[in-house]
This record gives sequence, C-alpha cells and structure tokens, in this order.
Amino acid sequence: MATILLSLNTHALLPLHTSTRTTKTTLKSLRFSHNPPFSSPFYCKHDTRLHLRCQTTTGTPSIADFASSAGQDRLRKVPIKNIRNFSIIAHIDHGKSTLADKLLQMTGTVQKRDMKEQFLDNMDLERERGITIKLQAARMRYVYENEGYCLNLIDTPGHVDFSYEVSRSLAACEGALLVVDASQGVEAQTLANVYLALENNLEIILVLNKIDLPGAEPDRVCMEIEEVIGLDCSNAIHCSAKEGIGITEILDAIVERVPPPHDTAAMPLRALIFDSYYDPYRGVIVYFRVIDGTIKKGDRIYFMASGKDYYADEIGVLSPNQMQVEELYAGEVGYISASIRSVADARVGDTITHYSRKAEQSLPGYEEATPMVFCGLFPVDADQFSELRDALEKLQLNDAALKFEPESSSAMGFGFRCGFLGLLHMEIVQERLEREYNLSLITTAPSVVYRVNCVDDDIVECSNPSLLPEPGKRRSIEEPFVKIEMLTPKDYIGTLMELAQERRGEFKEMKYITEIRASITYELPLAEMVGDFFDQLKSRSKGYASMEYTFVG
Ligand SMILES: Nc1nc2c(ncn2[C@@H]2O[C@H](COP(=O)(O)OP(=O)(O)OP(=O)(O)O)[C@@H](O)[C@H]2O)c(=O)[nH]1
Repeated sequence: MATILLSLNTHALLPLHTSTRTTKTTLKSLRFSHNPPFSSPFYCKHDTRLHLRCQTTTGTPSIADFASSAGQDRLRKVPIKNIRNFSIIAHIDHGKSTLADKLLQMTGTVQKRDMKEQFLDNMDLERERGITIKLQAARMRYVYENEGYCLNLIDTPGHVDFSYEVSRSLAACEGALLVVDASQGVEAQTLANVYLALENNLEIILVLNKIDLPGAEPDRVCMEIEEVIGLDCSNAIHCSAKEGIGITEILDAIVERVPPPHDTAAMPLRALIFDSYYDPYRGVIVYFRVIDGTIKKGDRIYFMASGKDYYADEIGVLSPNQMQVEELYAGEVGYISASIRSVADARVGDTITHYSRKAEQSLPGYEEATPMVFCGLFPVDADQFSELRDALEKLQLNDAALKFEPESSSAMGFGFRCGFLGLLHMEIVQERLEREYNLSLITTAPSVVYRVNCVDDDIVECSNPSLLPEPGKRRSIEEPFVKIEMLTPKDYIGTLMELAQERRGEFKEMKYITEIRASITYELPLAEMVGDFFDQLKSRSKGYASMEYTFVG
C-alpha cells in the first residue's frame, strides 16, 4: 500500500464533463437535516493550500474523492478578500436547482450519496411542483490558483409571490448567476429577477444552461439578452447543469468576477435576515448575512424592526447542513438559534444588532408582509374547527406572511378568513394544511382587499363582502391593481390581448424583443387575476407565453 502526498488545486482537477443522474435539489431540502459534519481521516491542512494524503490501494484516487476532501475544509476561516457571496436567479425550470446541486457536488460540499438520501426525505410539495418555495444557503470551499475561497450560495425562490424574499436575499450578495435556458431564452421572471439584481448593484454572471439539448440556441439567446436586458454577453458561460458541463468555469467566474465584501468587522453589528424558519425543538432559526461587525455565540442580540432581544444560544454556518462555529465576521453568512418563539419576532429583512452596542441605523429595505389575496377556509367536518385553528397557528409560526381571523358562514359554519401574499402562497398553505395536518377543507373563491372611502371620511379596508359598509355610508370603493408583463411568441399576441381586455385590463405597452417574440404590458385589477388568468394565458398560448406581475397599488 503506497502513501502519496498531493498538492491539490481543485479547479484544475474537477472534470469538465461528468454525467450523473440529476436529483432535483436538495439545497432547499437539506435545511431540515442536521447531519454531523463530514470527517475525513486522510486529510490535513496547510495555509490555504490543500494537501491530501491518499492511501492508494487500487491506484489513483478518483476526482470525486479530491473534490469531496476539498469540500470538507469549508469551515476554515478565509480572509475577507477570499469570500464571495452570490445567488442564482432564473425563470422557473431554467435549471437553477440542478445547477445548485452540481455546484455543491463539484465543490465536495455534498456527496452524491448524501444528496440522494436528502432527496428521498424531503419537501414533497416543492418537488412535486418543481418550484423553490423557501430560499436556502450553502457555504462551499473552492480552491482557485492555490488559494482557498469561501463561496456562499444564497438560493432564492423563483416565484413572484416571494419576490420580497428574493430581493432580501439578493441584498445579502455581491453577485448573481443569471441562468437562462439556452433553448427557451428570456422569460418574464428572468427579467423581473435581473431588475432586482441590478437594483442591488450585483455583478451578474450570465449562464446559458441546457446546451446539451438539441434545440439549444445559445447565440440566438445571447442576442435576445443583449437586446432585452442590455447585458454584455461576450463572456457568457455555456453550461449543462444536467451533464456537468461548464461548472468549473462558473466557479472560476464567481471567484474572478464577484467582488469580495467590504471589511467592516470593526463597526457595530448589523446583520441582514434573509430567511427564517420555525424548528419545534429549538425555536426560530434565523439565516443572516453579517454586513458590519462580528457576532459571537452567547451575544445578546437585538432585532431592530421587531424590537425583541435574545441571547444567541448557537451560531453557525450552512454548508448546507448547520455546522456550529464560535464567531462570524462581516461578509459571512450563517444561522442563529436563540430560542425565538415566533417567526414574526425575526422577520426576513429585519436587522440584527447587539443589545449593548446598537447600530445607529437598520439596514434598508425592511417591509411588513401585506396580504393581497384572501379566502375563507372551512373544515368539511365542523368538529375539526379547533384542529384547523391549531394548524394555522403552527403554520404562522413558520410563515409570518400568513394572516387569519375567525369567520362564520350560515352555509359552511365556522372557519377562518385567511390572507396570503399571492395565489401560489395561498395554494401552498391550503395543501400543507391538508397534507401535513390531515384536514379536509372547503375553500371559498379567492378575493382581494377593497378600500372603502366612507361619507364620514373613514377608510375601511374590507376583504369580506359581508363586512362592506352599507351603500348609504360609502362614497367610493378602490381596488388593488397589478401590472402584468406577458412574454409571448408573436402568433399569440392577439389572443392574449383579448384575454387581458376581457379582464378589464388597460393596455400600457407592447414591444418586440426579437423578431418573433413580444412583451405586452397591461394594468388590471388584482381581482381579475386571482381567478384563472394564468391558466387561460397558458392554454391560449399553448404553453408558450410567460408572465410576471407586480402590485401597483
Ligand atoms: N437537458 C437538460 N435539462 C436540464 C438541465 N438543467 C436542468 N434541466 C432539467 O430542467 C428541469 C428544471 O430544472 P430545475 O433545476 O428544477 O429548475 P429550477 O430553475 O430550479 O426550477 P424552480 O425550482 O422552479 O425555480 C428539470 O427537469 C431538470 O432535469 C440541463 O443542463 N440540460
């Protein structure tokens, strides 16, 4: 048995073309597991170079072995100039999760074997719908030109209902990978996410994914991106997340092009919360990025928006399992557990500071969640009313955006009127109630909040028609509007304009983004959107159109 000593530059050794079965990921699912950190008996560290002592019984060690050993070094501190915080933004199904999987595998952060285990365990709902609902984070170790780098991937949900979370997670980064499907091109959410990234001054690295598909047209898609977004595509990376093509180029580009965070460790602590969830045993677990200062285990911390204070029982990094550390510095990303009782105390966008040395100003961008869509939820079996209330209370611990109040109806008995961020949020809550809490529910048609201006100058916000003030007392009623942008092949322009017009839409703008694709903008009442608008858009365009909406008020 021979023992050899190797100096490893991971990036030089990783394969350019690895074919593996792609698991729909688990960056998102991994949060729920708390496996102990990996340990490797054959592994020692020196400076920022990695040295592997490999015991070879059957010949040379495999490339996967090298990658995974490098990944195990990820708890090591690196100087701030070697930290990169980045995010992946993409339209739904363009391959964000598959790419995240590959980055984790290639950097040895998660082994293929572990990925499959996690894959089997978790979050049915996300996998069935193929969407990312909650965002996650993962710390990776990457060795580039003999220096160790710490790459923090902050994953974002792709759907507009969660665009506030997307914007907060982007605020925690310096760069973003913009993943565009090379066979489909720019879609509505690509645009919306790019604008959010540009607002946050992020360095954008363009990744043209799925180049393995026969229908891939990277050159045409590049032209489209240059025309529509105005991004320079000369250094776009061609990639197939599924086949493992272009992954090392992406990792190199992150190191070369994403700027490191500023060194502000000496300032009073300010950390931005970009996600939080409720753990029944440990209370709320908060994911944050330290913007200024440092945070240590045992510190008394203060949440600037909610005004609550707690002791940090445990701090650590996400890699992507939780791994405890003693201290985190400006530029780093991690989690805190502080026996916090409700997610509402530590909401996404809030700023964490020290109780005894408070920062003067909180970080910008905090918003209270305002529900936009409402519906009534009633148990089929009236005896399940209290179970429904318990279930809603439990879900609310984990989801501060969910609002509910008791309601009764002569036809359906006792239930709750619930408020959601949008339609997808509503469907997710309904499904979770039915699956996780075994409830059979009757759901009323979704509605929106109307603002009633009364003759006595009172303003009443009303989501329930039965609470509308009497006609004599009302001066006017206002309803919420959304701006929708539809991207469609030109053959369907007519039918989609008809659809928007039927739904009281007001035409705003139409432009051709390429010769064959156009973008159409309308403003229409949210009440018209909450029905089957999206289904109609898909069926009338044979599935080719995509859309994005923003609230205009
Ligand atoms: N042929 C091919 N298929 C890919 C590639 N990357 C992803 N896919 C497939 O595209 C589909 C969508 O990929 P996902 O990674 O789930 O997409 P996503 O962007 O994460 O979707 P959301 O979670 O909804 O945001 C899956 O069926 C993948 O297997 C690729 O490079 N080539």
